[in-house]
Amino acid sequence: MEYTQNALAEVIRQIPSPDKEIMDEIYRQWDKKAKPLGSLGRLEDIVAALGGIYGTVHPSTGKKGVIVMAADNGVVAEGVAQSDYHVTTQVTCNMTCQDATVSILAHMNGAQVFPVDIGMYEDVTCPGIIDRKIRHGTANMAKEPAMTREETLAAICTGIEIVAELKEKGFCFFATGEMGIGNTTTSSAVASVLLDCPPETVTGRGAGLSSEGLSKKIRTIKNAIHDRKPDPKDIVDVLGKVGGLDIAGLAGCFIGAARWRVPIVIDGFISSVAALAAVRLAPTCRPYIFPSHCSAEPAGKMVLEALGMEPYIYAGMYLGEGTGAVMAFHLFDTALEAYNKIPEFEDVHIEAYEHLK
Ligand SMILES: O=C(O)c1ccc[n+]([C@@H]2O[C@H](COP(=O)([O-])O)[C@@H](O)[C@H]2O)c1
Ligand SMILES: Cc1cc2nc[nH]c2cc1C
Repeated sequence: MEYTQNALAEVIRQIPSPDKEIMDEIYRQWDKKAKPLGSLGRLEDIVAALGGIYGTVHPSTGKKGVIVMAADNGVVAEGVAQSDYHVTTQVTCNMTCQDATVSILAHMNGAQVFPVDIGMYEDVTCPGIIDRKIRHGTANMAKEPAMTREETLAAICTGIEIVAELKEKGFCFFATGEMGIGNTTTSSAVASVLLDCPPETVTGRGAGLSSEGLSKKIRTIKNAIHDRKPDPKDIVDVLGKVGGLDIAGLAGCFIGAARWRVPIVIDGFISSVAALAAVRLAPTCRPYIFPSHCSAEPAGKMVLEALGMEPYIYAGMYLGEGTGAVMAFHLFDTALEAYNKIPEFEDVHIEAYEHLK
């Protein structure tokens, strides 16, 4: 696709609605099952939503992929993170040899990890990293816009394309992840603008920042928003001025998943900010997006609330990479197993059930 505003608008225009009739039918099927009405709670909603997306009353999750957008952030020069781009490179490379945490958790949950270099500072030759580098890290948003509008659109469109390419290869259920030192600074800046909340409310310690570092991080975000003046009504402007290539790429993944009719799961804080940006850009992508856990970053819950989503898991995690999202894969499979295997009241012959029929 062309990496333009018009091409993006065309993809958004083509997002289909989930099939409402199939969703209603799935709820009717649940109500026939040998269990108290509604007693599987949100697992029942998961199956109905998946059925509506796939267009079948017998949904299954199929091949699962974790898309990890890896990128560096120029703002790290301001001392807002505990480490630097070397860690982005190392952890992303570890994803190709099953050493990264997300690789371990993805393996146990039956998913394959796809690390995408959308803007790492270093060039890597690790086989297994998808090279879609737009630039070698962003500019320092404290001094200038993190990226141009063209670069931002290229990152969003790259996310859309990655989903399309993986769907071609048979992947039909996605988790989102990211790797990029400094990306809790950019995510907090974007959250501050999109939620219209002061930086001190939405900024945390990221990957283990000191108290002194946290004050500097809040000051840096405040100044960047003041100086760059991102327009909250223009999401591409916000992502470009105070966001990052990873956040923009993930926003594209959420839009792409909706366009190509596949479910996609949010991970932690950075991923949820990308989902919020995607939904503000394209409200029709919302039904294709599922929450997983609630990041321990202070704005983790706020961003999910703005999306109207309640996380399934509260585990105090703040690792990123897609780790919380792949954990939720198990929950989706559990919901489908229950739906497919619980017999209907008509088929069970237990006297104790008779009065419930
Ligand atoms: O996803 C989260 O909720 C999350 C919260 C804090 C940190 N992280 C991870 O830590 C890195 C960003 O932290 P920082 O302090 O460098 O901005 C990045 O690689 C993220 O994957 C992730
Ligand atoms: C080791 C390490 C692993 C990570 N994974 C995601 N962000 C990270 C940050 C660090 C520092």
